[in-house]
Amino acid sequence: MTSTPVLDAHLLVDLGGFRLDVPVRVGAGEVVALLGPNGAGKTTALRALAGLQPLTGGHVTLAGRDLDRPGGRLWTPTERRPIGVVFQDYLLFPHLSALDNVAFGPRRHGADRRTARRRAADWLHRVGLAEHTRRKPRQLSGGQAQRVALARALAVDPVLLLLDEPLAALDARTRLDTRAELHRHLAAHPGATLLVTHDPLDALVLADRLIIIEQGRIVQEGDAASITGQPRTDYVARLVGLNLYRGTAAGHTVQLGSGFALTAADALHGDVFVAFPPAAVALHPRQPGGSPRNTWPATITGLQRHGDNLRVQLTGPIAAAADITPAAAADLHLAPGQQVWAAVKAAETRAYPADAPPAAS
Ligand SMILES: Nc1ncnc2c1ncn2[C@@H]1O[C@H](COP(=O)(O)OP(=O)(O)OP(=O)(O)O)[C@@H](O)[C@H]1O
Repeated sequence: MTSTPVLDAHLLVDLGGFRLDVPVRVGAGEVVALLGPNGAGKTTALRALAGLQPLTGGHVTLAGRDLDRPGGRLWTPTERRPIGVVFQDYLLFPHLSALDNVAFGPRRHGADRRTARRRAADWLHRVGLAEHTRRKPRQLSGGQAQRVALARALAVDPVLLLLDEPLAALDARTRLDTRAELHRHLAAHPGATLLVTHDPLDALVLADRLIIIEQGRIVQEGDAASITGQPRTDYVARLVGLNLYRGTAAGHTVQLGSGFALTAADALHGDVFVAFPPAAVALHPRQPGGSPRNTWPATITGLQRHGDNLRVQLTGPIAAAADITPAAAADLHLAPGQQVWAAVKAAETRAYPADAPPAAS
């Protein structure tokens, strides 16, 4: 991120049973994804930034100007914030043409009718909808409606662009094309962008940096490589498809809470995480001998297709997922309830300290 963030906010929102406490800074031209499971507080964060949910504490400062600071009794209504929002279901006006839907953005920000329509036509051209300016939302495909919503948000030259699950309403095929196209528009946007999503692929493709929240708090923050390389919670580990354990290391041996120990490639001391991918887990009918590695008896609890392979869920001294080929599954006659031996080479594990602060941006 650049040294002076365009968006500098500390979002404190108390909703009774739920409390959001999320500091967020986004630089000019930077795209940050706010990622988290259902109920983590993503929508609440986005609504607070958009001015649809007043803060109970903290502040929202955009380009050096305070928009919300409850301590200073300051609050700026939505229409006076230099912010463009693309809502999950786009919220296009059904009775207005694409052109008038987009012109609504600049109009609301004070542009006269002619200027607003000129800007709208320009933006519809930029998002590839010059031919569809007169169409009503119901005459547009999902992908086209998404582009109209994006054009409406960008047509106000927002200092901050907010996107709420921008691809969630699209089918898989349209999603792929629209994601690539959205990436181009976000890369060209000079302001700050905050994208709210629970889809890790959207976050990884579209964002420069990820902020992961769970239960209203940041659990991990950084670029894709630092997060996928060193997940710090079960949610993040599942997101990036890794088996993750926490334990106490003494050299290469990591003692897990369950009384089971793993041998890791990295020698560390103290509180650590150990992670390995499901593809590193081999399954055997009997305890394998030979090369030094981690082995444990496990029971199969589930089998699912996973790309070209099968993902096998295992319980035992540790819970784990293993990816194996259909041929290996057939050889082993795998079925739920079956006892097997699981094995992971120490060289395929990664250990890293658990007490390090979340990666700095
Ligand atoms: N008006 C409200 N009053 C009280 N609690 C609320 C209110 N709105 C939301 N919540 C609670 O706040 C928490 C966060 O909700 P939020 O919608 O921000 O999560 P989210 O991360 O966007 O989830 P999802 O991915 O399901 O949309 C939830 O537990 C929700 O039930």
